[in-house]
Amino acid sequence: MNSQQHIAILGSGNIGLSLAKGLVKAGICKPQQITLTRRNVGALSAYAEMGYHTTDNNLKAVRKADYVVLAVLPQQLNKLLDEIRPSIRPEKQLLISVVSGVSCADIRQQLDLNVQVIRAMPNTAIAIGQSMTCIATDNGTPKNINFARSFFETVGVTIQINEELMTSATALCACGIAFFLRSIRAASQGGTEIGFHAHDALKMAAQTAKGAADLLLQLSSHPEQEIDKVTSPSGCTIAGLNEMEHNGFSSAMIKGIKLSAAKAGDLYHKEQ
Ligand SMILES: NC(=O)C1=CN([C@@H]2O[C@H](COP(=O)(O)OP(=O)(O)OC[C@H]3O[C@@H](n4cnc5c(N)ncnc54)[C@H](O)[C@@H]3O)[C@@H](O)[C@H]2O)C=CC1
Ligand SMILES: O=C(O)[C@@H]1CCC=N1
Repeated sequence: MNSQQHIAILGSGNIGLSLAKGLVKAGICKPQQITLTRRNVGALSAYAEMGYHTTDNNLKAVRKADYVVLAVLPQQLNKLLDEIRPSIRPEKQLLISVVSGVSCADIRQQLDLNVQVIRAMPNTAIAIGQSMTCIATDNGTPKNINFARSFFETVGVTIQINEELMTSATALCACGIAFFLRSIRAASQGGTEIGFHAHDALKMAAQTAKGAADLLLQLSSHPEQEIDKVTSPSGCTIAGLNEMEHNGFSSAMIKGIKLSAAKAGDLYHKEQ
């Protein structure tokens, strides 16, 4: 984004605000280039003090935006699209939707406009520039796709996928941040049971999880390759690891991700 461009984030809740914070933290734009909208605009007062434009008027926010981010819940999207339709300028604006389970075609159909839509599926680590963001589109020009990729690359890692995999991306990457957070919490609860104060146990578990992830990302290694370096013969690691597997450790993660993907695909269409 250049300094003259403006972005409107419609539905500034969990992910909308995480995106806004990540963009400013990465220096992609200033708060003054971002308009945050929310029905309860009072909830955005702290952001107004930081220089963000805040409003409950989506129509006005879209009118001055070069990029429009749709960040409401699936069941809230159609009402929002009906509201902003008069302000959309297909020849000048790019719509970026982070709404789960809604296709580019669904959005154009609801708007009844041939506007360019790029779907992005980030996670809340976007606030600290560590998101795993999946990008997809059915009509984006190479210029807009490159913009979206570079845009989200500033706040984490991006991968472009086929649009039919976006509900899977929701489960693995967006919901996935919660799955890994819960696993870290569970490890810290184990740590407390074996003698550490909760605060220390959480810090130890979180750093251990970060180390495991970085081994894979920095060494392009495979988990089992790294696990084999830890599991000493007749050692305590394999004893614990096998006990976890006897209790469905891997199976629970697999089943949970599959259920999230199925649910992500239903959220919008079930509401229509
Ligand atoms: N939370 C996450 O980690 C991720 C969420 N998503 C998707 O992003 C969307 C938003 O999710 P969250 O941020 O978690 O939900 P949220 O409920 O925290 O945020 C949505 C916000 O939109 C506001 N809103 C609803 N209708 C509005 C309207 N007409 N005008 C202005 N504001 C309006 C709500 O008041 C709320 O503050 C969902 O579609 C979700 O599937 C995608 C990736 C990650
Ligand atoms: O839980 C949800 O439905 C949204 C989509 C991914 C993260 N939050």
